[in-house]
Amino acid sequence: MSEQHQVFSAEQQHLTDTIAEMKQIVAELHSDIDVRRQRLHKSLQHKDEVSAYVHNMMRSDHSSRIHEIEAAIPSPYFGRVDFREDGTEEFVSFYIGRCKVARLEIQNDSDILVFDWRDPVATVFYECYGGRASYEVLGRYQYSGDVSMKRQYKIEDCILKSIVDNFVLDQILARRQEALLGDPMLADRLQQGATDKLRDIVTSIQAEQNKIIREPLNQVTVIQGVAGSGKSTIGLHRLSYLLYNEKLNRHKLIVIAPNRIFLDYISELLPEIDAGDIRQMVWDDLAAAITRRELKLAEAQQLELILAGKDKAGIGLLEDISQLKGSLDFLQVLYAYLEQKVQKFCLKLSDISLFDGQVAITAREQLDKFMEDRNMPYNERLRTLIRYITFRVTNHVEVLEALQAKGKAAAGQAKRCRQEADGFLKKYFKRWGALDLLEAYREIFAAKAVFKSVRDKRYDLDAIRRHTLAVLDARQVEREDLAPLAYLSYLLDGWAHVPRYEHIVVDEAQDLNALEFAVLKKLSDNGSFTIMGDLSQGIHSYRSISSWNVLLKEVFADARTVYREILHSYRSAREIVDVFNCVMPQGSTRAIPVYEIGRKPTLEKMSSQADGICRVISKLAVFLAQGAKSIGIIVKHEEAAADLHERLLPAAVEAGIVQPFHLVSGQAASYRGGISVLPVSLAKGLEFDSVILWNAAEYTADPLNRRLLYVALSRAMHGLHVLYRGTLTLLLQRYVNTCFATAD
Ligand SMILES: Nc1ncnc2c1ncn2[C@@H]1O[C@H](COP(=O)(O)OP(=O)(O)OP(=O)(O)O)[C@@H](O)[C@H]1O
Repeated sequence: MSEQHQVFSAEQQHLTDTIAEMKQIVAELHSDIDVRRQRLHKSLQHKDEVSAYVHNMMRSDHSSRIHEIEAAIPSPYFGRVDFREDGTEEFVSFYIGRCKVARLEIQNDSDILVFDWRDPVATVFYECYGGRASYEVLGRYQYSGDVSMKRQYKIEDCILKSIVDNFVLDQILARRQEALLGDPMLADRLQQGATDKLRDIVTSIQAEQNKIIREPLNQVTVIQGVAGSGKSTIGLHRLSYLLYNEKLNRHKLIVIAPNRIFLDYISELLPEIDAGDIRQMVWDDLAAAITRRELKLAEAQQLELILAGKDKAGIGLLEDISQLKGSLDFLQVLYAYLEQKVQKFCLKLSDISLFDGQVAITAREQLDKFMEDRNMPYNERLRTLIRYITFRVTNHVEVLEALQAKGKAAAGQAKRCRQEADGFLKKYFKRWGALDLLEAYREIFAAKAVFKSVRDKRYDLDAIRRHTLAVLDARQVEREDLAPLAYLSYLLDGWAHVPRYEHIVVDEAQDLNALEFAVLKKLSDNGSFTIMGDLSQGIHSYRSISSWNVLLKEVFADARTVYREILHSYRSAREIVDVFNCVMPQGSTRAIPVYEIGRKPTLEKMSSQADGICRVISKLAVFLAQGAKSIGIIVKHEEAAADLHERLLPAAVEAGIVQPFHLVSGQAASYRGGISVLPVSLAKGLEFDSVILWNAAEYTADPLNRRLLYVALSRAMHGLHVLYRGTLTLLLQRYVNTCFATAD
């Protein structure tokens, strides 16, 4: 990245010319706005609404273009790629930036000074292998050709700071890993460290990520990516890409995330990439909005109970509850309940014969009417039948009243019929009450028979029913009840009040279960999803999906599905990737690092808690001196995190550490960066310049503890310090000499 770059001055000149032209375009847009304003005025005077609409639209379109171009002037582009389409002679330079900059009249490509990173041609910049590249327009037209050069720029405040060339024709690299390590702009960006919010990556999107961002809209795209592979980042960039290219309505897009801290963490990225005001929700809130109930959630104890490992029977039951209520099998239970209700309802039907047999509606006819549209929600079917019977009865009376008014019916006849009708209507529907969601849900667990379809599975159904009834009787529900309740509300009342979406992004998808996805599927207009996750980080695996096949082959079996894997870890330096690869759950594919820092993680034994606190404080000082802006002190259990936080505060003051210490708890709604003490379960999705792992002795070698340790270690970008008391976890013992340096 040398300022002496041989073409530096030519590029500086190009930048100056581009900026001058951008200013010129802005001036032209302003004067066109004036012209449009006058024409709009005239059109309104002549009541020419079509012209008025066009001028008004052009005016507002110009205003937003002015806004975009002015924002881009300090750094109009970050890349250039020289491309020669097959069959043509000349290489053409395409400049790529955060927004498109084009002259007012576009005759050909040269009138586009800068292409938007989401434009089709930008793919040539992001994906060129061995001097060849191709891109697709409108999913139909393919263009292929040679790439002679890819150039990256750092431009700040209109000044060209540096240039990096990647002469792809000369650098046909055999291994992708080397290619990544060979991207100095990426390494530079990754070495900048963590911030308190997720950032955009438009200047350094990698080929494998670009492919995912540009996947077609109408499909379910499932992405399995190792820790730090950019899943969250890509999912959000994909939204921006879809908005730009598919012209979606931004109110019809939604991001589902695991918790509010994570939503806060990603909140600034969306506006940065022109995808602001997109709805973001955690699953619990979404379920509450669907059911239109303020559901009181019982405190989730499963994870802590399982980790404590003492009450084996209790753990088994909680696991069974989660598995059953999260499975598609449970839908059969809901349908069986509904079937039972329908049957019971049919018994209430009787032949109706009124007004001396002039109105007769047999039980059969009522039943047929009720069963006419089986997809209609139960309560709606009920209301439809009530409306039908009421209409038949009252219509007869009204006709009679009209006849009587004309003297064509005997006096008093209409009155007698009206009385008969009123009496009947009051009585007949007495026991036809609509089903209430929570009462119905309780009834399901009170009725053994509806569990018939799952009886031969291994569940202890009586215990599950008893447990659920106790929770419901305490006027609470558990997280596992949210999806069944949401689905049941669909079956009972329908979701006329629930918005449908054109694209749904689900992050940390490994934490959701099949039934939760079945609910999400019903929210989709077009089966368009981006689902990102990492099964190795499935710390709630007792309740969530255990394989992506559950989604691909079961929940979305009838949709077009695409599965992609990312193995490169962009977050953590090689030295840290080496450590978390050691504890990765068995059978998972190892992460591939893309940069290194030349400093191994450190490991220390603490003799007591007080000693551990001293060691945390001194390591904090080291990390802060190294320039770490965000440091995570990760503790296995939530309660222990709160306790450690309390003890660290006075020690930090004594040591003269002035940075505030934040405790990140389950109730927290925002993430503030700096120094944070937090449990592993809440660290998921976040990242820190440096991580101090508190007591690595606590992680046993079972699958759940492996996942927890994997999550904790993989939060670190550049610095990692592992403390343990007693015996170091078996998961790390073999790697002490190879992966760790002795503590400073
Ligand atoms: N192409 C890239 N250029 C620069 N930075 C990148 C790139 N891809 C990912 N990153 C960075 O890597 C880090 C990890 O990204 P992100 O949090 O999106 O990964 P993730 O796969 O969702 O992680 P996890 O599953 O571990 O929570 C972020 O700091 C992100 O900015």
